[in-house]
Amino acid sequence: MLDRPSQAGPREPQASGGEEPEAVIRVRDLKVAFGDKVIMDGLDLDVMRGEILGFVGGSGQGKSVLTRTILGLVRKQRGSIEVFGENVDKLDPRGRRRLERRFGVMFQQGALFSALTVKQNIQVPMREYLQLSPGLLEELAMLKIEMVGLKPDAADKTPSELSGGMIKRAALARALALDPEIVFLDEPTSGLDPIGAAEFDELIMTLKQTLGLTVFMVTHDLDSLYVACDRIAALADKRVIAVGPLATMLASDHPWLKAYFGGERARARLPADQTRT
Ligand SMILES: Nc1ncnc2c1ncn2[C@@H]1O[C@H](COP(=O)(O)OP(=O)(O)OP(=O)(O)O)[C@@H](O)[C@H]1O
Repeated sequence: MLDRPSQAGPREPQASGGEEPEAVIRVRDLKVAFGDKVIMDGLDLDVMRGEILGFVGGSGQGKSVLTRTILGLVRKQRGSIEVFGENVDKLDPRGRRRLERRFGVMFQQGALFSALTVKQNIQVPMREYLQLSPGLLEELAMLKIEMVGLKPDAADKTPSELSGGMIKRAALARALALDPEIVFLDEPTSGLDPIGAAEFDELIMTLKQTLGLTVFMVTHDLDSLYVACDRIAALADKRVIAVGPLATMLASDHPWLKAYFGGERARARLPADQTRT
């Protein structure tokens, strides 16, 4: 397998205009269980405005469940979730809908509608949440297609006519359909070759810079963690056991983090200026 091009390591989250970074998602003392099976218990997490937060954890630890809980798709047993300073439990249906408009979600494997073209897929959320003329729908969908680096002729293709990398870009274009402030990405580079994955990371970083997006990215991709993420949060033992830049992960004594970032695969990919002691 090819190594991905190595670039600068994680950066601190940026506050716009020199202000203190603001938590756009604040999770406190979260408990989620399915029957007797407790997935999260006492989980705290802040996602800061304008950062790319990489969320890691062993398989089956609850990364997707946490994402779905924040999105309001899974019920929690205890704890609070604030998004943009509002407690999501206190929102009425209109408030909930207003909030949903500020999220963009890219599920694993893209989750595009297979019978619809790329353009029609992007227009699904636009039709659901916005009242736009056919001309504007067309123009906006084409703009999103351009934004994610797809050629205009991808617009009229269905997912089965696209490569894996193009599907990821199309799914990202759909996640950006409503000009969200936060995007949730579930393993965005899985299944891409190293060059495609590096290009996708570049795209996310560019969108973050140009649109001021906050990105919550569940990933197993060490290169994405090293290159694209400002901070990393690690899930183990039903809670977030460490959060911070790569150096925080490397300094942790937690056995899972030691195994994850200290293993041979991780060390081989570590940026030259970062070494585990
Ligand atoms: N609707 C559900 N009902 C019951 N159990 C569920 C449900 N959704 C998820 N789980 C369980 O919750 C646990 C966490 O699942 P989740 O998909 O969040 O893991 P993950 O950390 O995202 O894993 P992976 O890295 O493999 O994608 C798993 O044991 C899963 O079986």
